[in-house]
Amino acid sequence: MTLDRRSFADKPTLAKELAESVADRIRSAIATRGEASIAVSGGSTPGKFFQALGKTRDIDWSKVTVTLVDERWVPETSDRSNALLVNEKMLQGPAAIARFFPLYSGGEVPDEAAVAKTNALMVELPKPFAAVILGMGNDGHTASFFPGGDTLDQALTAEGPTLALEAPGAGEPRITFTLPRLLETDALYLHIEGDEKAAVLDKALADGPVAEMPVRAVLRSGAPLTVYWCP
Ligand SMILES: O=C(O)[C@H](O)[C@@H](O)[C@H](O)[C@H](O)COP(=O)(O)O
Repeated sequence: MTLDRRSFADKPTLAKELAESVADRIRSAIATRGEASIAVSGGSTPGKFFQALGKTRDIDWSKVTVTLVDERWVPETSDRSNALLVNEKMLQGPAAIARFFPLYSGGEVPDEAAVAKTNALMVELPKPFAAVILGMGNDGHTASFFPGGDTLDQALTAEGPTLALEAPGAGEPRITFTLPRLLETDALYLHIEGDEKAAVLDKALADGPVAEMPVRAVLRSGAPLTVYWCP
């Protein structure tokens, strides 16, 4: 595994540095492939990073597609919606003209038809991703790869691009990109903050089953991973 663990003094500094690194990846993808796509995580950690990235002026945002690593199966009017978070924090100002591909495709549950609808949209994504930014929960989940997830094995191995998953710790049903699809990226980041998550990462780096801490599947994938951490 190639793990580059970077520590920053505080949250604003981390947000700025991560935004600069992702912006570089977006610009390189546009320079070499004419367009760029990124997949970002939701949750409580990435707000400041989203704001810093969205304010970046020297990106041709008209050539950028933003999507989510995973989503709770809720409409964008819900305060649990990761799409709402991205729209409110990132897709403002210069970034407002970027395309956004939502994972939620309507209805109460992510049944086969709903996931097929999402997948039909996701095949339109510029490939590979320029950057994928993962988060991590204290239970060792990343994306919606939750311990006890009903489709966890497929989520970690299937082509996808996305699938539905339910798990005791996940709240509402989820939809997530599969790990193989997320690894089709120029750059992979893990953004975590606080001592508790640093300890969770240490634990995940030690021996133990993937099913117990699914983030291990990422750590053991062999893909170069850059960790952005601050207290
Ligand atoms: O929708 C989500 O919840 C996520 O995309 C998820 O995988 C998240 O990254 C972790 O749960 C960390 O969440 P926090 O940042 O809230 O700790």
